[in-house]
Amino acid sequence: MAMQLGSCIKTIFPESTTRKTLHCQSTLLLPCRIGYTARVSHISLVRKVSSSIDAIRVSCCSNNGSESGVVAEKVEETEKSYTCVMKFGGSSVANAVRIREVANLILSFPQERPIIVLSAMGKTTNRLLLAGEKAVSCGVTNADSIDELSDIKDLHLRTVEELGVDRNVIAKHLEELEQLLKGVAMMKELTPRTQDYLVSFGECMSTRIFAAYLNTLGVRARQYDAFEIGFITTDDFTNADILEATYPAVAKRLHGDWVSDPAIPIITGFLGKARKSCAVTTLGRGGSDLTATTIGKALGLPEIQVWKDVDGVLTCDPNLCPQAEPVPFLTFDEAAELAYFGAQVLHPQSMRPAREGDIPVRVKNSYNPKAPGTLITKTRDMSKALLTSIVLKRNVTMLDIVSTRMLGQFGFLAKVFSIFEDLGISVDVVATSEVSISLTLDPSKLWSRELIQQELDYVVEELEKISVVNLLKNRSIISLIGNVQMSSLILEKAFQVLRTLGVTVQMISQGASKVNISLVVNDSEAEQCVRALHKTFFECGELSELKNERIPENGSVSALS
Ligand SMILES: Nc1ncnc2c1ncn2[C@@H]1O[C@H](COP(=O)(O)OP(=O)(O)O)[C@@H](O)[C@H]1O
Ligand SMILES: N[C@@H](CC(=O)OP(=O)(O)O)C(=O)O
Repeated sequence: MAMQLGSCIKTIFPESTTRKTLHCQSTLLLPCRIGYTARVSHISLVRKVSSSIDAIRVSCCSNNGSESGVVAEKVEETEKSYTCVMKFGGSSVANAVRIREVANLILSFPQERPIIVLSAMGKTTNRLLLAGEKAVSCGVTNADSIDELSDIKDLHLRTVEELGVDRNVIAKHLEELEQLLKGVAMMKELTPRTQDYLVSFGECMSTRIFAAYLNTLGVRARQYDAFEIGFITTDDFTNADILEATYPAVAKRLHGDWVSDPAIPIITGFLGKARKSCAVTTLGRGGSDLTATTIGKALGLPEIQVWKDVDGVLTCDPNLCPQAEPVPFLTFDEAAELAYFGAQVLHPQSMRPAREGDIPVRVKNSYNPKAPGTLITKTRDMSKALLTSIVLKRNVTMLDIVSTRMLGQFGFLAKVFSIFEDLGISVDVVATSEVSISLTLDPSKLWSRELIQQELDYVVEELEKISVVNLLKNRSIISLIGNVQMSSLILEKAFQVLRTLGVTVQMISQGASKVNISLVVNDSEAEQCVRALHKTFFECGELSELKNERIPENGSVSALS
């Protein structure tokens, strides 16, 4: 098989030296002899010498039948492409000083060939959202003097100046942004579609500035808008889902560019392109984490890093419990549960691609890179684990639904849930008895918008056709994430604490996922409960699982998997 080995290997598997057997994505074609098309069905590593691949066996299905053979004799270090994806959140790139530090941080890992995903600078997304809201009612003539627009302009222009970058990299975007706000003011309307387009300016500008800055340092970097390189999503504006077609499309584009002209990709987080309308979409607040894990899975990278402003995933929200400590290890299930139940630190959907691709996720602090952070993997040693983290979700609505039918009637649960399905309302926590159901409703339909009173009234009206309904607002869900094999001990300690505080738990649910126990209490009592629980489980010493555990340094992740 006379194939151009160097380029075919780097096209298919840029960095797979840590895995013994490599299964190829069937959509990729090998460049090979003219007149001979071969689709790779299987690749396996024959020998590995230090970090470079020494020989590779490729099986091909071709127009002449199947063939197999050793096709690479040494793939040099320079021929391999990306080694990891690094995502930096808004706090990590909040201003010129931070951008310089992040650039230095990236360059301090010369052995890495990273793909960089960036969020908008600092609080830019919030400001864009506020500017959009104000534009709806401020009148066309006032649109260019909305405070948030001025703040965004000041921040971005000051940043390019301080970094010595040509202001033209963002000048067009700033002009367009102003025009867009005038348009909103004229229409007196901000649709979810327009809102997504509006907030996309944040990531579009931060990535352009960052790539240009790296270029001024003599580092080859290339900016990408995610919606131009294959991030294909549903048309659910403000909270779109990534579609499967994204993975091969993104892999093809990024591999192809690396092969033809290697440069560090600087990619907008949070954004995608709607499959039907082709408009720009966003992935829900904090969605850059999801962008990073999607890229990790698409390229089969050995590691995904998400860089934040905290020393990893902590035992609790540090704004609630300043004593919160980093959690060294988490499973994908624990991290997903924690994110879904309200820990702002990770996007609720971001663990899915990492879990599917079985790619470790490392949460690190860009303000304190030496801190080991949190390593999230498929499994971990749970023998010493008790509680991992406590999460609080406020402002939850709870429903107590009691069947008016006789005990033993079937179909009641199905009826209740079909009402929620029809209304497109998601349910968070459920507890049932033979004749009643208690459940909580997601207050924000997964971050996108508030459940409005009209919708709640309609739910109650529908449920009252088959049951007696009690709607209870201003509740909080306290989620105890950890080893539910130890649930008796967790519950014993938790209820001791709550009893001491005189707090009545209104609902309790132990998820089938086996990593989460949820307790519902009044909003007004919730913070006090969380602090007291944190003290008992994490600050007293004897119950903490964190002692004596150490996290391995970057690069030794493969040893864990
Ligand atoms: N359990 C938790 N662990 C760590 N941080 C948490 C937790 N719960 C809430 N947070 C908050 O999440 C913030 C980090 O998330 P986020 O703001 O989305 O980061 P970034 O913008 O850098 O991606 C922290 O500054 C912290 O205040
Ligand atoms: N900029 C978007 C996306 C994002 O992920 O941001 P951050 O990484 O700063 O949480 C937001 O604020 O939601």
